Amino acid sequence: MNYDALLWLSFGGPEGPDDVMPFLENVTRGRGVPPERLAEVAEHYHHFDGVSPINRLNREAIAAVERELAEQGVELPVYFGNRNWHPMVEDTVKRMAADGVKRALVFATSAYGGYSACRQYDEDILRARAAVGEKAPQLVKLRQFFDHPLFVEANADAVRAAYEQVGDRDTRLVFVAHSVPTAADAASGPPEEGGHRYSRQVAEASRLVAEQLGVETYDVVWQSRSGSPHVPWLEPDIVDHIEALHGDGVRAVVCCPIGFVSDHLEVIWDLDNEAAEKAEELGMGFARSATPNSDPRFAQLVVELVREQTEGAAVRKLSTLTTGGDTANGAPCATRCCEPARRPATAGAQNA
Ligand SMILES: CC1=C(CCC(=O)O)c2cc3nc(cc4[nH]c(cc5[nH]c(cc1n2)c(C)c5CCC(=O)O)c(CCC(=O)O)c4C)C(CCC(=O)O)=C3C
Ligand SMILES: [Fe+2]
Repeated sequence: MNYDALLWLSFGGPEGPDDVMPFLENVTRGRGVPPERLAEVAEHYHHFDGVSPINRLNREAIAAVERELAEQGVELPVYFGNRNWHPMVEDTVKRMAADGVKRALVFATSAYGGYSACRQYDEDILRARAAVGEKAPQLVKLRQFFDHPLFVEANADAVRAAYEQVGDRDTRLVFVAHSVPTAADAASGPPEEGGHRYSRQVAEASRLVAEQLGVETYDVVWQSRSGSPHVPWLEPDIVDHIEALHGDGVRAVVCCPIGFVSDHLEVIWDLDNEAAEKAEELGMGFARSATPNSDPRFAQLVVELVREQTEGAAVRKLSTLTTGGDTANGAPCATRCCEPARRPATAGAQNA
């Protein structure tokens, strides 16, 4: 085997009240997020005593992957590092170097392309290797998996369970992913592909899940809009959409957070709280499907992606859309792929 470790690379989240502001400052540094928005998001975290479940969920996922690796006889120690909170990826890669790791695979906890979902993880890899210097291990990132059969099946089964919760009503299936600025979506993927790789992949994953369920009518909407109000982001927002569905006579919503792999704060606050509350206020049924992290197929998926690299296992994907994100040492996967937005270029936003 030509790899000697697996690095689990994620977003990170606070683990106590004193972590909240420094974490949010890490996330938003230089990104034009207004202080009002920051204060509002800090409140969301304080509802949970300043603890995001994301680090715990990542640790659980890593334990499941370690078991799966052992079961399949793959010897690969797993390390955990984050972009925005401890364990910070710089520290983790330092530790990997000290342990003598030379060449590691990297699993980033997002299924999609796009700047925030993919290329920013390459920037994390670059930063971490630069912080370690000469001894830094080679870091090879695993591909995007939005259309992997195990990802689609785990979501489809979770949606089935959510349907059972709302019962036999006139129900609409609504897929949700994290909103991004429309300019960031337009710039996602290599330019020759025509952009919008992020929203196209989200739409395709949603289509695949709906197809597996035999559901013909469904919607794809967005959540957790941030940034300056002057900058356009992908719409509609899930909460507004629930209101619109109510106006159309829909009586219940099954919401599938297709854009995320675990029940972290943006899921448990923006969906389980805000969206659920809106539905309740309107007298609508509401259920949210579980994210793949809680499904044994997620660990199997990660190990399958590892084996694609270590032993040329078959690349399983259900769509014909391009799958990028497989990169070495933080280089982008194609020229100009998912370039970060040039900040003040967008409509009238001085600060964005
Ligand atoms: C596409 C995408 C994903 C999915 C891909 C992936 O999973 O990587 C994602 C995941 C997440 N986003 C998260 C949290 C936050 N995102 C923020 C801000 C932003 N997200 C953006 C995009 C995305 N974000 C963008 C374009 C911004 C604006 C600032 C910027 O241009 O970068 C902010 C700042 C405050 C605010 O919301 O205004 C917070 C706190 C958490 C952790 C939750 C927890 O703690 O449990 C997770 C997993
Ligand atoms: Fe985010």
